[in-house]
Amino acid sequence: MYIVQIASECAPVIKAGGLGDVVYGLSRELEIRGNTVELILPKYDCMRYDHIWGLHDAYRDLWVPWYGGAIHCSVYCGWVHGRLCFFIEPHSPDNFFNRGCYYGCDDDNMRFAFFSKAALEFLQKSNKRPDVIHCHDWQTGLVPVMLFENYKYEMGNQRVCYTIHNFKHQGMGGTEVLWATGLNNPSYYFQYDRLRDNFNPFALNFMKGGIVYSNAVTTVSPHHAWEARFTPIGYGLGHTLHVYQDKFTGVLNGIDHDFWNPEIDRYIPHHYTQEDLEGKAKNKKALRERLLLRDVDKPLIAFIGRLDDQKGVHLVHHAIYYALQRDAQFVLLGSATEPGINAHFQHEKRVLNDNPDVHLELGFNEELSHLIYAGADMIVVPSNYEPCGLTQMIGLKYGTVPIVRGVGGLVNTVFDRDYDEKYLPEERNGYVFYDTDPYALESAMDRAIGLWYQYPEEFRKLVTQGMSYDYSWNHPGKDYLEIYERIRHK
Ligand SMILES: Nc1ncnc2c1ncn2[C@@H]1O[C@H](COP(=O)(O)OP(=O)(O)O[C@H]2O[C@H](CO)[C@@H](O)[C@H](O)[C@H]2O)[C@@H](O)[C@H]1O
Repeated sequence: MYIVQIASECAPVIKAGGLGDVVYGLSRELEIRGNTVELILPKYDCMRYDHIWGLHDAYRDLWVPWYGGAIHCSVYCGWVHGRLCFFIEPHSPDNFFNRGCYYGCDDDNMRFAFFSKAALEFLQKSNKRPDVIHCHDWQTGLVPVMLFENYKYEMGNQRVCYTIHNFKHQGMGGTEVLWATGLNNPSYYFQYDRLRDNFNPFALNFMKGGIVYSNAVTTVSPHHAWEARFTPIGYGLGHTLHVYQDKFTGVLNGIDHDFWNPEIDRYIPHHYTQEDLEGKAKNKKALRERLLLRDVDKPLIAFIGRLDDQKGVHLVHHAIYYALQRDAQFVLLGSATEPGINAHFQHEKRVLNDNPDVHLELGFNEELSHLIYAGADMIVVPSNYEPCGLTQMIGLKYGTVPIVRGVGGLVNTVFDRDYDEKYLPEERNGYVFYDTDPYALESAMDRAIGLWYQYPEEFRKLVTQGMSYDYSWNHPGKDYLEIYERIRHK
């Protein structure tokens, strides 16, 4: 099968969070299974060019219609760790992708509406006719809309799978989006069964467009698929998902075992396996040395993630102090885009600066994240909501016991050592709490830290049980191929 992924991220070259990991990992798995996969991405000025091999111009004069005229683009092509990627570079005073950031601009909706249009124009002009186009999140929600409304006759019978990684960000716009992209016709698109937002009658909703126009819609775990339909976590799209329930499913993400694997990880100094954990202890020492933490007989707890309301920042904050209170060490690696949250953690960093048992690293650091997964004993994921969550799955692979809140994909991947009712004790792999108050988090951390101190052999058993879980792309890769096959033959 010939599959084209259109996305705003692909790890490690463009990664703001889990979306990048998924786009890369899924593409690799699909190729291993014998399919042809190509990726179309924006050419951001700030992406990691050191991860692209053989970058060259592949298509020089792509003119993308935009408002009444057209924007001249160059398309570059190169390999990102073996995946063939096309990067679109527009030349216009808008400077869409030369802003030193991936997201966070006032005109993000126009930047990605343009990217979606350019991706389709590139497919059409370069005579690429994939069997399936796979789009991700709000940034590419307009792809199926434009494909069906404007490109169908030139392009043929492409099928679209649309994956939602985060319902909170849906992409909104007004009539300017329609005029710019050539969709025009506001009275048509401003209908509730097309793009009109379910709650703001003056807005078009990109993600809703993606749901309405795609042949299959997925989110990134089965439990989150349920939450999105039946709880406020669908951020107003529950009704739309209900209408299109026949094409909506949850497919649990995987992690790429070529990249996230303590046996071969290129960023950690000591490799280790489930059978021989000596290397993990050495990585803990290396991590302490690197972050200037003292080397004492204490458990080390980590948090890695975007510092965003979604991630339960009030509980992240509490976890730091509770770990210290319970004689554990804490390492945080996180970046905040929201100024208030950033200021808060900057302040905490200053307050805790001289404490030899805690380190807060504020920023994005891929290499350091690997060492933290490898060196920590436990990882906390106290999210308010979590469509899938990759950090707990990576933690499990690295023998780092997850302590998670029971929401979204965390429910599908972590099974409480003491209380899980579905899994046998020898199949359980972490700790789960449910409420959002500090006491709930404390109860789970307490049990984990208690086990580490009082029953080290039991803790070790829990570590190896977690490591034996296979959350690779093997199963989800198969699931996505089944979805592609189904929509191809409909
Ligand atoms: N400061 C930092 N430095 C280095 N690395 C960092 C980092 N902050 C985060 N990362 C890395 O980025 C990834 C984050 O994964 P998450 O599952 O938390 O994704 P996120 O919430 O961004 O995305 C959304 O999409 C993903 C993918 O579908 C869903 O799993 C998730 O629930 C949903 O919210 C991990 O690989 C992590 O190691």
